[in-house]
Amino acid sequence: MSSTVSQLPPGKAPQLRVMPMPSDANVYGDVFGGWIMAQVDIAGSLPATRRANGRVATIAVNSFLFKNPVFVGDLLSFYADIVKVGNTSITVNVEVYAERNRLQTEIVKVTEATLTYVATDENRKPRPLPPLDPVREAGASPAI
Ligand SMILES: CC(=O)SCCNC(=O)CCNC(=O)[C@H](O)C(C)(C)COP(=O)(O)OP(=O)(O)OC[C@H]1O[C@@H](n2cnc3c(N)ncnc32)[C@H](O)[C@@H]1OP(=O)(O)O
Repeated sequence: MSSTVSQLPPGKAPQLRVMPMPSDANVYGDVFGGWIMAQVDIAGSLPATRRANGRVATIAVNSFLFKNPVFVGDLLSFYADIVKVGNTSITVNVEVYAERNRLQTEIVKVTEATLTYVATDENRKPRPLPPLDPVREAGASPAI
């Protein structure tokens, strides 16, 4: 199945947009997977931190698929959605799209991952999640 799409996910705001630089490339000149993983972890932590209303730590990378390569100069958009909430944990799905050759509007889904974060207290121990606060959740995801 082709990973090329006609537009970025409609009606959703990316958590993060970033353009990899030559210093983010591997020895072959494409973007280093570890750099992408770091950005995915940051993007996923944003809705998790909001839901936890405070500090979180990444406990697990449940899945990670590098479906297409990322090139220096791609404009990457990271979409992150909470898919599961437990007592202390929040699981987030992150999808990454690359806008290549931006004048030609070629958009490719490059990466998909699922990560689990745990809300932690000041002693770095798990902390029960607070009740869902619709105002906080809505305020951080502006309508587009
Ligand atoms: C800010 C950063 O991201 S730093 C990046 C690196 N991450 C870290 O350094 C974190 C290191 N890990 C830790 O400090 C600890 O493991 C903690 C504080 C995150 C969790 O403490 P633990 O005692 O291991 O957690 P505990 O066993 O109580 O489980 C906590 C939650 O994680 C879930 N969990 C545990 N293992 C897994 C796993 N392999 N996959 C998914 N979820 C898991 C549990 O089900 C539980 O969720 P729930 O409360 O919603 O039911």
